[in-house]
Amino acid sequence: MMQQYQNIKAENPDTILFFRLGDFYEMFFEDAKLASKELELTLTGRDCGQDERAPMCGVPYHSCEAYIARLVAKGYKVAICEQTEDPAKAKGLVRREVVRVVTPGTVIENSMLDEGKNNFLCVVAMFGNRAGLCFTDSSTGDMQVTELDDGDLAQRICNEIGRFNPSEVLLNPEAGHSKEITDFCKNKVNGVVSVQPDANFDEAKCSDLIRRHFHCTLKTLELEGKPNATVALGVALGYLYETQRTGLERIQGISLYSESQYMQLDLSTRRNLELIQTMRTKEKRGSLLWVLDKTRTAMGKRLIKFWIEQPLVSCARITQRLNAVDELFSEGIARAELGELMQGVFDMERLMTRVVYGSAGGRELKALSKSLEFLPRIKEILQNAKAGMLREIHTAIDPLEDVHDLIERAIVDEPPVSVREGGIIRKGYSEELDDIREDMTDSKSFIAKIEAQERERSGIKNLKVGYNRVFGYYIEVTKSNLSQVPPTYIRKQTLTNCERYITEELKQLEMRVLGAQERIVAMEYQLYEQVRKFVSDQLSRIQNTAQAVARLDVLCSFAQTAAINGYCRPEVNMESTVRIVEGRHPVVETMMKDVPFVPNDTLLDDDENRAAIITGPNMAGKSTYMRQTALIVLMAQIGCFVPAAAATVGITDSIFTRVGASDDLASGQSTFMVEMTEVAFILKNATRRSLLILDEIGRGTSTFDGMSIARAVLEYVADKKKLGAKTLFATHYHELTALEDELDGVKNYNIAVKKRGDDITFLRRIVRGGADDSYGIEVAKLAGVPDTVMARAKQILRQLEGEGTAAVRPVHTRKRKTPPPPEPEESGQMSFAPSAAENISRRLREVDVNTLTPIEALNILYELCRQAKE
Ligand SMILES: Nc1ncnc2c1ncn2[C@@H]1O[C@H](COP(=O)(O)OP(=O)(O)OP(=O)(O)O)[C@@H](O)[C@H]1O
Repeated sequence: MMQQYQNIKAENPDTILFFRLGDFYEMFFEDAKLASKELELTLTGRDCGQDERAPMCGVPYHSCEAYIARLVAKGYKVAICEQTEDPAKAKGLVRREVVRVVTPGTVIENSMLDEGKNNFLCVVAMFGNRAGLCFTDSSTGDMQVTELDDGDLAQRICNEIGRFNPSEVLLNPEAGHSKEITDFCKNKVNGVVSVQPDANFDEAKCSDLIRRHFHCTLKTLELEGKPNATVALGVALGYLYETQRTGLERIQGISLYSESQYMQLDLSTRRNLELIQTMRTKEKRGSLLWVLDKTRTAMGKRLIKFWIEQPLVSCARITQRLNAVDELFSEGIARAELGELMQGVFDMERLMTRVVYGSAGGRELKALSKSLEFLPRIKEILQNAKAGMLREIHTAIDPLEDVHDLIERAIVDEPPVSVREGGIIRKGYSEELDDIREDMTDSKSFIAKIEAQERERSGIKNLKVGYNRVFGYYIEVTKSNLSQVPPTYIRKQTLTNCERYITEELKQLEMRVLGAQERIVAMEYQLYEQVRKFVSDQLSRIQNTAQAVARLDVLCSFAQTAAINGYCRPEVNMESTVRIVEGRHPVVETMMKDVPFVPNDTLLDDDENRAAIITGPNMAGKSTYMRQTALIVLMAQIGCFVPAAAATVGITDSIFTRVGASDDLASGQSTFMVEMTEVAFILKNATRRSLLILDEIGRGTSTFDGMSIARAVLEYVADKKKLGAKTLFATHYHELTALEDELDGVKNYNIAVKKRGDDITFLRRIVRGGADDSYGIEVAKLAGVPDTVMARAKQILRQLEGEGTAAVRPVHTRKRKTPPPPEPEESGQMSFAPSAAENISRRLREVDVNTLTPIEALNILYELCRQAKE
């Protein structure tokens, strides 16, 4: 047996092998040592034909799922090796085979999955300047494929990986050599990452597998001319065949997408806008999803997350969604009923996965059938819908009455967990089964009658018929009555107070009962399998219906949130104006309980109002205002109503944010470096149709460096001849407000405060014009900084203002140690040692400004600053 183990282990080297031995899965050698540590199991030993005993530990087979879940959550792969023949019938060693390898990206068990989240396996096939990506969720049968080419490929691959957030990533060797991709996976992906051999990425092999799996040509799948997407898809399929081994028919089709179908949102923007979870605590509460998610089904929960992360850029598709939301918004009664109906719908997608894989029991079938009960009424409510998307949903929902009927006819109301012990098939479903059952009942009642008959025959008043698993049915006579025992009784067992006997008649009846029992169990299993197979064959009908319910659920959720929170329908068009009247921040307003949220207007266009410079004290609400604008645009483009009195949103192709100091020490970058890398990325990728949220650019370095960068960036983004993107730019560098007079399309705004003595009141109103002051000291006082420190701060401030350096308020004085500070021109920044000055000047002379890209400029600037500081 140990040899058999070694052979199987050799075929599955990078897994922990769960080796079935009777009622246990055992692990040996290194696997045992590792698992005993990870799962806190006792490590024992077993003879293995060598001097030393093999380290061993095990888990009971009936509770293995929890152990596997823990290992998989830690990133291990678990190979499940079963006994694949009946040990009673095996000649010699029982045959064993690996029936499945469970890996983080291929899990289908409910206990290992979060119902509101997809669980993706990602394959990256990168060749030169092109790449194919495939994201597969085996638990729902969802397979999404794309092909990327040219321009910042590694960055875009990372962006897609960030968007899908897979649990497992398979890279081809070339992608594995890209530091950007591997660093990204290491730092930003929660799952496991592995580099697969080049041989797996063979185009011919992959195409062949795809054709065989989907029974169609690449052309039908629209994969022709997309060799990289084909390879990524083929590798994903190959990996699933290797790990799942059965049930692959669950994957019925692919959806081919292109990045350009969606608004571009890079990973840091998703995080900054807190779309799915908050930045600090990583919780759903406090995110946009938390506000918008009123879905009732697990399918809806997964889809709403997906929609929020992928705003659309097609005006027609957005309008379709908005029309549907609008109709559900106005039809409050229908919406409420739909909500209640959908509440009863279980996770049909994942139930179907278990049905197809053959791991669904009677309970899963019943859950499916319960869900189907609500479909006819849902369809009926949608019958007179006017919105195109609701009509499509109406058509797509199949009431599946035949499936529901069959399950209800066949399966009892409360089926047992196991499908192999009987008690699952309802009376009346199969005549043959009912006959055997009747026969068994008859035999049992005969046995019951034997007690009275034998008492009478023998004259033993307290004679009893009993049953145990070892002897079957027996007649029990107490010691005092032994003399009356008839000679035909055969003694079987002697106990302290009694003797147990059998009779010929009893044994015959027993055989009938037990034989019938065995036949019933076998037949029930067979009937159950037929039902399961029938349901499994209806996969595409059920899957389409499940997806339609998911869409309806999300649309109802949007309508419900809009009704509860007082949102309005945005007008979405192809023009380039974003005009928001009395906009609110969807999350901040929901979180605020005691004070009302103060609404504010926004106007951005590609003409007079391209860039808004927003000044105002700390805590005034600058960040809130900028994020609310971004969120309203995003909400409009996912087809949702928005928190405003009115809103017009010209389609925005991307939102970029640069906010706060997000230290990325894990990836070895300083705060300022992260800030500049993000700025560089934005300047390179933004277009005229982008929306930029730039919060305190340049604050991560010294005042003059920071201010210069801030100004240069603002000039670049606002200038129509350069980028000319819609920009909200918050800053404490009040000098920048001068740009309003110098640059076309730049407008100053500030968030008003009222000052009385040393105290300030935040009015939260955005008004035209630059702020007159930063009120940093007043805000510090509000925050509870001790009076002595505050008094000293004011003294220093007066000194600074007296010396004419007030122009650079608020100063980021990290480099200045003693007040009063010297004049900036005389500061350390300018007094370089001659050699450093020479170096910098030489470097500058080498630069050809006309051919510089913004990122190169920033890199040079960064290098020069560093040299100067040194
Ligand atoms: N329009 C509003 N109505 C009511 N409360 C608001 C509004 N805007 C912001 N707030 C409140 O003010 C707090 C501070 O806002 P925010 O973080 O946007 O200020 P800020 O100006 O960006 O500050 P800093 O410059 O220090 O980053 C928010 O947490 C919120 O509670």
